[in-house]
Amino acid sequence: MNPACVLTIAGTDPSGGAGIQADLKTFQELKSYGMSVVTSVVAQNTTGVKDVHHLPDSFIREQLFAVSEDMPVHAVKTGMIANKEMMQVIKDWVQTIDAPYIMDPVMIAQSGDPLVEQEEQIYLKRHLVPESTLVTPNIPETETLLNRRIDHEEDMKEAAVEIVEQLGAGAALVKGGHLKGKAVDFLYDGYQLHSFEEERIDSANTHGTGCTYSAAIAAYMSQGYPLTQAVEKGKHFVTAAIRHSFDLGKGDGPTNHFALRREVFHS
Ligand SMILES: Nc1ncnc2c1ncn2[C@@H]1O[C@H](COP(=O)(O)OP(=O)(O)OP(=O)(O)O)[C@@H](O)[C@H]1O
Ligand SMILES: Cc1ncc(COP(=O)(O)O)c(N)n1
Repeated sequence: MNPACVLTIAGTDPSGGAGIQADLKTFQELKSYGMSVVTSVVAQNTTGVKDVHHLPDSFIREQLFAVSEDMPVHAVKTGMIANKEMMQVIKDWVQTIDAPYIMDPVMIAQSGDPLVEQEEQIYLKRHLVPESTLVTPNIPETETLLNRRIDHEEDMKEAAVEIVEQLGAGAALVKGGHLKGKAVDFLYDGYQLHSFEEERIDSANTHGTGCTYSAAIAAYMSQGYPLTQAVEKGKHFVTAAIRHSFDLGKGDGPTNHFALRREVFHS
């Protein structure tokens, strides 16, 4: 039997913790067939971003059609999309695809380095967010999307509803990794608010958690899980990946994509 096929469109992380590398590891671990289209090649590691090389938008288009004219695409996720030209190409392509589209609106790396310039972030909000089945902003990204501060859980809930009702996303998952206390995320699916809560793990090794979470949701959706269940299972996956994260690198280390395997083996 053929596997479910899932595509990531994102930038690279040669140190393996975030971006396309994190996405592909997640897809593999969750037993979907992973495919990837590179938007930007990023010289980065756990300490930060050193340099970036953006691919021409015409070449991103070529990669996208090389995949979709030959392979099934059962779900797609996007990560770092650095400029308007790329956003336009991706928007046009997404409209040709009949599959869930999970958008991680990557703006700033955890190290604080910008991955998408401010003017381009507005374009993303106007043109790509309305194409998404699900958008997964963290707190600073939610603040940028809505142009106001998000300080506590009530703000997160309101924000999730607003991202759907005012910005036109199919659903919104506002992630609380950047707040204090429990690690709570809120999903608004257009009808209902759902919360996903886990204990906060005392770890600085959270490089790539957002990438890993959205990739896990995309993998589960490629396999036909409904949105809420895909988010629930994705949260379980990312929490285990943080709990068993690796002390690798001189900065904030990467998460552990084998973690669920390990929990299963050791429980
Ligand atoms: N220390 C932690 N313990 C448990 N869960 C966490 C912790 N930090 C983040 N999370 C969870 O990890 C997921 C990713 O959330 P976060 O808000 O950190 O996204 P992000 O900022 O996009 O990630 P990234 O670190 O890749 O930028 C969420 O489910 C969040 O609740
Ligand atoms: C190519 C790419 N995409 C996304 C992130 C965000 O991940 P993080 O916020 O954990 O650094 C990143 N660092 N690099």
